[in-house]
Amino acid sequence: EPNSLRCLPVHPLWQSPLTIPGGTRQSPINIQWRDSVYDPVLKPLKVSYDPTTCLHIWNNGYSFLVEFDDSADRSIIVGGPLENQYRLKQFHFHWGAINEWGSEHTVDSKFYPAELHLVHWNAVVYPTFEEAVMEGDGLAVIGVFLKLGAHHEGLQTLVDALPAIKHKDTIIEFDVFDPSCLLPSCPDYWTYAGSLTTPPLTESVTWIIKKQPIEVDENQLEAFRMLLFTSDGEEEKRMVDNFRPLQPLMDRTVRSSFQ
Ligand SMILES: NS(=O)(=O)c1ccc(CCNC(=O)Nc2ccc(Cl)cc2)cc1
Ligand SMILES: [Zn+2]
Repeated sequence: EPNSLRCLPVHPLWQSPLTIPGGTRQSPINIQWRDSVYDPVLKPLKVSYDPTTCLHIWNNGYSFLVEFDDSADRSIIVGGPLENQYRLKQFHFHWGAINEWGSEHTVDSKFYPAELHLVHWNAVVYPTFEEAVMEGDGLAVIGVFLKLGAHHEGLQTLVDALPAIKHKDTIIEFDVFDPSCLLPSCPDYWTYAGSLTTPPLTESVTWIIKKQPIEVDENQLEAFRMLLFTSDGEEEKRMVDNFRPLQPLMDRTVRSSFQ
């Protein structure tokens, strides 16, 4: 590793620098509600997902991901702060060991117990996801906060699949799932220019953070925490606290779609 990186503090989970040298738009951030600026130009976000584009669910050793067939414009988002339409590639979650923390973004310095990320890429401009990951307008990620409350029927379908992907690098087929069931009913969101929160940490993400959390129950959060970072046969390490520390806002404004 170049010695300039050697001296940076390293995050235990990702063995990656906590801060990117020269990074000016890193994620996650704290969203200070009163500092966000209402932008009347922002459009409603339009989400149209085809549930049959769902492929599989897998444990990548950091989180669990549900991946989609993104070979055509079948599951897309458009509008909001976006100039193009973006294709759904995957969604995953970040969560804590206990309900006091777990989300990546915070609102007025408050953590939620978990956060959903729906990851989309700009297939209008870039030929592949891998190339879009390297470009400032390459990705759009919808962030949804999870809070402790009522049982979430749609999430239960995912929870029921987790025991089959307990260990790192396990995968099962997942035929039909409509991720729009994981979106809150309220259309309000914040948006800002940021980055991936895991390696390669590239500054390629337009973040769209929903104001309203979805409610999940304790058993559903506990099901996330029974996943393992480790492969079958290794000493078991529970998959918890897979969220990146907050990053400096620097010269950025968080815009809101609501007053
Ligand atoms: N957390 S994000 O939406 O900025 C993000 C979106 C996409 C990527 C590229 C695909 N890789 C991936 O999704 N990896 C991953 C996910 C969750 C955890 Cl906990 C660890 C690793 C990386 C970060
Ligand atoms: Zn994420």
